[in-house]
Amino acid sequence: MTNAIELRDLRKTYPRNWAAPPFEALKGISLTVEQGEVFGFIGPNGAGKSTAIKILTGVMLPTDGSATLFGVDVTRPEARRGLGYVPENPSLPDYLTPMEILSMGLALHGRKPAAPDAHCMRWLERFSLGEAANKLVRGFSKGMAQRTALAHAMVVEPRLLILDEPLSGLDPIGRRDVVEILSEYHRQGGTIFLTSHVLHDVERLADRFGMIHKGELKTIQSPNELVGDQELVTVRSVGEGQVAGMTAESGGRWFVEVRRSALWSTLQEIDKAGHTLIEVKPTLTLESAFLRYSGLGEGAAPPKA
Ligand SMILES: Nc1ncnc2c1ncn2[C@@H]1O[C@H](COP(=O)(O)OP(=O)(O)OP(=O)(O)O)[C@@H](O)[C@H]1O
Repeated sequence: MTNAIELRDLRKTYPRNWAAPPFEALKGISLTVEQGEVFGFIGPNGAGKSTAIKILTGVMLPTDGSATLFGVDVTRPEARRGLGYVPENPSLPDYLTPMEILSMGLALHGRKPAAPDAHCMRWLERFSLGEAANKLVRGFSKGMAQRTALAHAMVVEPRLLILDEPLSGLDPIGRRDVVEILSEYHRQGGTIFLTSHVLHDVERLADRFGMIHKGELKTIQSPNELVGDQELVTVRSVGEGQVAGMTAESGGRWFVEVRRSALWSTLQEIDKAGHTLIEVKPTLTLESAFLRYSGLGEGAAPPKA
């Protein structure tokens, strides 16, 4: 099957003024995203994520290397057939309503569902915008604008979604709802390429993620692979009696971080004390993993692709 996305040695250099040398924002990125996969492209501010997305969506040309969507070079307009795209901080035409914006999306993509207005309304309701469907976008909060942009991307039933920081500006309920909508799209076979500097979002959604730092791809792994080989394990239990070495938390819960080699004996102690086990997980968070693979944290690991 053709890859949904393929980047080969992608490079982008931004020209600057006479006083500053050109800036290399992407230093030869290569990666593939299979159809049906959710790929999280993560990195700190200024890493080069938006630059890569702008190239993928045809907003900007690469300086060197190539990028394809479903085997078609991104410089060709047909590469964007069936693409749903939400840029970072989308700017919507504020003299239109969400309903008009979604209808325009359908028309631009040549989509003709049986009942277009009902189809748009269904998507607006999915994003909790039913009541605002016919109000002008002018005056919308950042979260409402973001949800309108996401509904606009979904209404065309895309084969690929490219989302630059899709959860930014959303409140916790909005984030939860959007993660659920994106997960459902994924379950139905959709492909997503999303950027984030909030690793928690990627942890919940992505099958694999690539870490980019200063224009270089540092590693591509699944969240489980990355946290799975960690030496320390966090164990939580709930119960009345003290278990040697465990620290009390609120609500009768206890926790301890142990080396993998000590895990079984800890579990036996918990069992002996009559506690109920509530959690066993590798201690490393994606945040610390990022620091590790970007070479910024303690015990920085060599790149692994
Ligand atoms: N048009 C431009 N001209 C010059 N430099 C630019 C331009 N656009 C981006 N850059 C620089 O390229 C680097 C990568 O920027 P980019 O926006 O791709 O990063 P990012 O990973 O998306 O960051 P963020 O998470 O803050 O959105 C940054 O150092 C940025 O300052």
